[in-house]
Amino acid sequence: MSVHPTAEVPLPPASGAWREGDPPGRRFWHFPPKPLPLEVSGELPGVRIAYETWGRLAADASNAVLVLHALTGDSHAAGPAGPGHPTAGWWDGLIGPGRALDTDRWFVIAPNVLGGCQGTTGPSSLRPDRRRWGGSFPCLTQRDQVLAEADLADALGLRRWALVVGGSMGGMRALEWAVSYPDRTGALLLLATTATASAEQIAWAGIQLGAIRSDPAWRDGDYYEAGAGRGPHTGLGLARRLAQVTYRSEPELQTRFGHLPQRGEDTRRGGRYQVESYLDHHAAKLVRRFDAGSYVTLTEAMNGHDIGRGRGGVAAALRRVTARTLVAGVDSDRLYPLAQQARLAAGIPGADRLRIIESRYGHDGFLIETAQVAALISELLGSGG
Ligand SMILES: CC(=O)SCCNC(=O)CCNC(=O)[C@H](O)C(C)(C)COP(=O)(O)OP(=O)(O)OC[C@H]1O[C@@H](n2cnc3c(N)ncnc32)[C@H](O)[C@@H]1OP(=O)(O)O
Ligand SMILES: N[C@@H](CCO)C(=O)O
Repeated sequence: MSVHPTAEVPLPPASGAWREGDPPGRRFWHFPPKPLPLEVSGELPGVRIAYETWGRLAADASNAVLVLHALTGDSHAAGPAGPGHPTAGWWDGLIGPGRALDTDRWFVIAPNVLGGCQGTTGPSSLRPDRRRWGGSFPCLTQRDQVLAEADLADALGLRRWALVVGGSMGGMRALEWAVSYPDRTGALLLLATTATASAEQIAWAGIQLGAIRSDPAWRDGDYYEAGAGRGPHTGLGLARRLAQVTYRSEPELQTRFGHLPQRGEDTRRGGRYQVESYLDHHAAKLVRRFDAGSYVTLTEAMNGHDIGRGRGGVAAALRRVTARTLVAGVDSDRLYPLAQQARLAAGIPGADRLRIIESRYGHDGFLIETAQVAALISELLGSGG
């Protein structure tokens, strides 16, 4: 089953900006009846943004922190599993009373990205004619996604963030915030991210896009009408397998799995090695919870990421940042190597020296090494937040 939760979860009790069709466990903001202008693809009507919040907003709205998720993350950054959330929050260790983002002090908000599939408008959402967008969903850029987040912030009365933080794709948007809206970004934490998508990142992503598009069930993105269980699951699963290798480090895979066969399987008779079984598991999990159309839309947006586009180049764009900034990379990250974060730290005025997250887990280290990320958050917020 290709999951596009906006259509398939039970309806919640009405609250806030909820409308018919909104999934449970989140809050929603619907754009007023004005289109969202897009950087290269015209405009998008009828946008809905799903978001979650923790903590209380101060009377002067000075304690707001924006947390931006990575490719397959969502608005459920913290909190337990529950309706609409099969798992606990992806940064649960960082957000809550007494944690680095102490919700007794900070008001934390995490929106689901524009183009995603966990409540915010994306390819699996309905167009004004009540058909799913599918392959007609417009090409998005990080700037479109940040513009939608800025509209959400405006609607909630959040003029200035005490901190904007994100890793990987979330870091791309955090950087866009600091460059597009320097006056609204008080502090900035960039994790395992880059100023522009590199040739190798585009190459790995391009192979993933090819895997999805070569699945006959892709149907140029118009597979939703085929019914539940009829999406390009093979292609999406292949894409996740490949991506998962790039998200981890070679030493970790070797130490964990080595040359061992999966328990109970014989590799000389069609059985799998442990690492193959591990990748199969991650593929199956993603196919259950993520929409292929969103995967394509978000991956293309990441491939197009270039903070310097139309701004006189990367160096000129980075000079616009006025936020107190920390940039950190993961020492074993082969997908977003440290040189990319070193470039950011060198180019952003006032950014402190590049920080290194020590981890055996590769790119996923920014999700796993929460104690080290907590120290960076505390350092930033303690220095003027
Ligand atoms: C629906 C949701 O809301 S999910 C949360 C939103 N998604 C995100 O935030 C995306 C970001 N998260 C991620 O990418 C990942 O979940 C991470 C990085 C946090 C996971 O990191 P880790 O904790 O290191 O997990 P790891 O990669 O080791 O995988 C563990 C899984 O592999 C399974 N596994 C390990 N070895 C094998 C094997 N040989 N064969 C099959 N499965 C295996 C484990 O049983 C475990 O399964 P489970 O996740 O279903 O419990
Ligand atoms: N594991 C992360 C990595 C992307 O940066 C995700 O799935 O979102």
